Amino acid sequence: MSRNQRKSLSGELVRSAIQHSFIKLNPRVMFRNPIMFVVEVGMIITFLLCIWPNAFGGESSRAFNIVTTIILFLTVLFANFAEALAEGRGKAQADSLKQTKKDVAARKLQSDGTVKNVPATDLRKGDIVIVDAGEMIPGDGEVISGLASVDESAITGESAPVIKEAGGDFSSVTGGTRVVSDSIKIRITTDPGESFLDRMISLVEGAKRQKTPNEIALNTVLISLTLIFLLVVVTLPVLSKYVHVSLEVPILIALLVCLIPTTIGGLLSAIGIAGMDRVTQFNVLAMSGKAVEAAGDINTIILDKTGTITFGNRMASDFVPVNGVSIADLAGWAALSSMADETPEGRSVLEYMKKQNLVYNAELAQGSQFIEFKAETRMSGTDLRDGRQVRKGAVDSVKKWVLANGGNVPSDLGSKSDEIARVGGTPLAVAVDNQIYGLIYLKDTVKPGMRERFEQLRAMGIKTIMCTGDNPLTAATIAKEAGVDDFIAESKPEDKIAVIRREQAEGKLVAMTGDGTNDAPALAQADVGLAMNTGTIAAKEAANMVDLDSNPTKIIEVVSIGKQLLMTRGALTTFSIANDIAKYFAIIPAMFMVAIPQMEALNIMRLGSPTSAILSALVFNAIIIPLLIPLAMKGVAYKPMSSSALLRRNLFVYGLGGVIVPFIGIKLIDLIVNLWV
Ligand SMILES: Nc1ncnc2c1ncn2[C@@H]1O[C@H](COP(=O)(O)OP(=O)(O)OP(=O)(O)O)[C@@H](O)[C@H]1O
Ligand SMILES: [K+]
Ligand SMILES: [Mg+2]
Repeated sequence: MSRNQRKSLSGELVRSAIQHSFIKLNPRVMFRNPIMFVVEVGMIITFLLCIWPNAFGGESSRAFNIVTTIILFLTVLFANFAEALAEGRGKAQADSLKQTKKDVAARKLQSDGTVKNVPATDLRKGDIVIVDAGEMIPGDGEVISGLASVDESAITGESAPVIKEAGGDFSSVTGGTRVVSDSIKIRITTDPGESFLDRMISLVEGAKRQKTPNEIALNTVLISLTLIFLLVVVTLPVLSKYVHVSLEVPILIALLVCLIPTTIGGLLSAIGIAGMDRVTQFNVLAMSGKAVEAAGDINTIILDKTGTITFGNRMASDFVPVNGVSIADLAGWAALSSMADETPEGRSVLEYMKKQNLVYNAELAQGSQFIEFKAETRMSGTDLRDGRQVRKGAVDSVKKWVLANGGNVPSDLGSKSDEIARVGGTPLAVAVDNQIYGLIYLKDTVKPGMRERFEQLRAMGIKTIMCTGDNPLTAATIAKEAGVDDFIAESKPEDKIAVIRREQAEGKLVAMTGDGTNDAPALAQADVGLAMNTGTIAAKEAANMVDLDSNPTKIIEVVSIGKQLLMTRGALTTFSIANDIAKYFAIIPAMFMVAIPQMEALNIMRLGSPTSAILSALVFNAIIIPLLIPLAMKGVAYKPMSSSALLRRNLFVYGLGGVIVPFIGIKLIDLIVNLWV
């Protein structure tokens, strides 16, 4: 769904949120939020006291009871509204996603080679379907043959079509997206109900939303606080008997509601839902709220170089022969090693040759065996029919291979490859059997603005480590240019896991981005694993977040949103508890002033009357919830800085604010109340 569509729903959203605020009044639903449940029970008691003012033997005023009941009712309603509003955004998005899912037909390939029309909902793992231009892709899968451009806007909101093709990193397709040109054959990879779209719908719908460990911990603290205040308020009448003050039940209920943390209790779940929603609006799907929170606590981010820090369209841009070999000879072998290499690097070698009008003997490759590029070997190539082996790859790997074949290393290889590495390029050595012919210069550029982004992360106290399969010199150059804190060169896929484990062993939380099948274990090991939507299914399943735009640097935004979520929760908790101080000064003197004139010393707020003091505190306690809804939904303003600096700043702003604001607020309400009375 587009961002505009989301906005235009806002009127409808508010209407539906109001409706749900009433539905949530059901005590069985309310019970899930114990703090507001206490308020609801209080409201029921004051309501009964409106009917029978003397039910508890005292002589409470019916008018006071009616007003109190109304205020308590609004308090509960406001809290419900906050939650319903936060939930509504996800529901609206889910509805529009469900539209995407409706009635898709699929053309399934039968075992006898014929094609049969079936509803998409009948497709199972392993089924093969054919999708032509203009048709909707009926389920998640992998392209097994063909190439097509696909419009994924239904899911990503991005209107530019993307190319999907068999083999490699761009083979995964998502059900509900549309083929705009050409035709592809797809192997379905999910059973009904488990597709990406299904998972996305249940996610944004909040159907599977569980409270996160952080949320549960905070809730436990808030509930304990509520119980303590409940105990205090219940024992108060006993104590007050000694000073010959009789406290009416409605006044005790008003006191209790003012003292328990209703502000944060009412906003807590809205803060969590809104945090998830902010991540979704950034086109990132978080599989759980826990993942978003973990992002807020990240200490270390592991990034790969190619495609994350650099543009990643590494292109051959020069041939550098060694040991007096001719360019034509080197180019010929480079081409033979790349003829079947489907990686962008491999293809770029042949493209470069075409541009330079360089030719090679393609016949030599007939009947040869292709050696696929692997991150483990860091080489690719061809075994010719005549027995000769042609390879290209990382310089140190090719060197080792040639030495093992009984060859030796040309004296000018080191200096020439260092020259390429020193400008940030990737040198690939080209060899046949025991002879190295020269180097291919793969050029790549650091994305603009990287340095600033890493500076921001440093300011947040987050360490960045670049993990690359490339050689140490290239890695050092790129690391310096981009401004990452540390780098690991010549790393194999398992090295990424090792780095993550090492950091985790030091008690740190680690985030990483990736897209390949070989990234999957590391994505699963990381506390926050962000997979690219273009990536392989294995990577997406291992990760706990998927970026629909496939922009690996988005991990930085995700971390910011996570931090903002944690901060918002902390800030509003601080604010809520600090509020109590002002309420003490408003209510306690009012309750005892008649019997104990010395209490007058505490009456620093000079409120109109004991009744108006209590009602003003209660009104303030209610309206602060809707007033803080925008803050809870949008999150508190956030500037990158270290956690301890943030904590100090927040304690100052929200702690002090939480003390001062209610003093002013209650005083103002009291003045207004006394104008009427
Ligand atoms: N198609 C290819 N054929 C031969 N060698 C290659 C090919 N592609 C890359 N290499 C070499 O293998 C090395 C490792 O590649 P790998 O994809 O594991 O890491 P990388 O792309 O350099 O770094 P990153 O981990 O940042 O993506 C590369 O640095 C390069 O030297
Ligand atoms: K309160
Ligand atoms: Mg790579």
